[in-house]
Amino acid sequence: MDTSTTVPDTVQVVVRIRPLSERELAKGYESVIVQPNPPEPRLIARNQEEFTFTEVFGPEVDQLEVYERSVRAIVLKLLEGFNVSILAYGQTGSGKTYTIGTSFAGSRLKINVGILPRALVDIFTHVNAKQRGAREEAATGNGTRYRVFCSFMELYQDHVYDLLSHRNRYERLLGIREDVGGGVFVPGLTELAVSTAEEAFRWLQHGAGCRATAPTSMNKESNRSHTIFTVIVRACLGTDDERVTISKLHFVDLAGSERAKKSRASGDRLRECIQINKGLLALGNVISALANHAKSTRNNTTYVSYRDSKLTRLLQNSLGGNSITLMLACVSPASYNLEETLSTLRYADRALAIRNKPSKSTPSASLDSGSSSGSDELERLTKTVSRLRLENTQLRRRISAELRPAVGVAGMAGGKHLLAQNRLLHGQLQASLEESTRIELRASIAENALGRLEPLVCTELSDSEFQTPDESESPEELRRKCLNVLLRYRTEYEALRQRPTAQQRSTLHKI
Ligand SMILES: Nc1ncnc2c1ncn2[C@@H]1O[C@H](COP(=O)(O)OP(=O)(O)OP(=O)(O)O)[C@@H](O)[C@H]1O
Repeated sequence: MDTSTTVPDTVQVVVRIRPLSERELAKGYESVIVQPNPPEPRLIARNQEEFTFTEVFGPEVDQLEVYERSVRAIVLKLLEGFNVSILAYGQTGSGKTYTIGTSFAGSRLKINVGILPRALVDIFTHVNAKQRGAREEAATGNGTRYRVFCSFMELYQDHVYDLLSHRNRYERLLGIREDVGGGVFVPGLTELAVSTAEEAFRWLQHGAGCRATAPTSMNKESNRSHTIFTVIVRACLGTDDERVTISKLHFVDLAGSERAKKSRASGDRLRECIQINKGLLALGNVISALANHAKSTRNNTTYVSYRDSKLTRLLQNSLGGNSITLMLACVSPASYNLEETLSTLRYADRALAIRNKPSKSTPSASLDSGSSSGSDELERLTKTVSRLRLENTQLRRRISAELRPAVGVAGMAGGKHLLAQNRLLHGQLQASLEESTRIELRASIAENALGRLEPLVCTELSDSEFQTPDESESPEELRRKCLNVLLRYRTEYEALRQRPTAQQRSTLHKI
């Protein structure tokens, strides 16, 4: 692919087939992908499905060849003012990180280094050459000066982390915001000025070391997140850097798709696997929608759901935007991975149809800050900050005005209520104590009265007229006498009942 003069307006799709690993060879797995006529970019999977891409690299193709044939030319478009995105997609263990070059198992810019470190070397070689030329032209005021920055972020479990921040993991968490042009940006993301490829490479290594990786049954050093390493070039024109052009090169290492059942993931690995697949599914939907849109004869008929996941929001400009985009689809040739390989190839085949509108960044008035915004953006941000400050102050006031008294009243009301209940219960307890004591006293008085009455009754009966009943007495006369005796007993009983003993009186007084 020669893009040194042309600018591709569709997504470039390169398929890389990794070699069978030693373990796979030992187990006797065979390769199920055939390239009928290399270097023709055609391949046949499972002897039946045929695909044609921008390039197809077989297992024997090394890192340098991949870089030189497919990557270098579009990387250099960065220095012409284009935004460039390179995405590595594929099943877990298919070679994405190896190809991008963010796995540093003992190697530093050595023979097997991936495309990212090679791109850094190329960018600085060209920047330095242009700077030399600029110094010579400076006398005439026509020179362009370049400043290079890098940033590195990770999307893990749908959260964006700054991999170049010096803060702790929790404080590295960042949000995504929409910018004035409808694109997205990550406010607060660290952008470090770098002046050599080695310096940028050291930051790349540093950030890669902070990434979420874990061994899985498919890959002993599997990336559990999507990462985006960005090289930002600020080209300053004119004697006083009055005009600035900013262009960005994104290297996106997508986490590998995997089948939870096949990888036997559980716990954290399963949660990661679900999030990874969710993001990739949303990306697949965006790719399909964009591909359908490109094939459709009627314009603006397809809705592209970028907002379905943070991954698609972050890649919004790379897919269907103004960027030059290269998709590196990495596949395993082993027979036991055939389903996943076919799925990657179909995904990549759809991506081939996506049309972008690459355009050079327009120069804007210079700002001293290293950020990518112009004066409008600065004004907008200043206004946003003051609005947020005002909102913050108002919210604080409202909280102290509404919540604090409410908490106080609620606390006081609760206390009073408990106190009243306590008093009520105490009163009820006292009343029932008094009542039970009164009942006991009455019972004891009654018993006492009975004890005193008994001898009285006996005496009465012994010397009363009942002793010698008159035979001639009428029943009416007898009844009258009995009633008289009963009346005297009752009177006596009542008198005794109303007169507690001294001890009983003192008890009643105490309660
Ligand atoms: N083209 C290649 N040549 C030699 N070795 C390779 C190649 N591609 C991949 N490998 C090896 O295969 C293994 C898995 O590769 P890698 O870690 O890049 O996979 P990955 O797709 O990034 O996986 P994950 O999504 O799980 O992070 C590594 O040991 C890597 O060195």
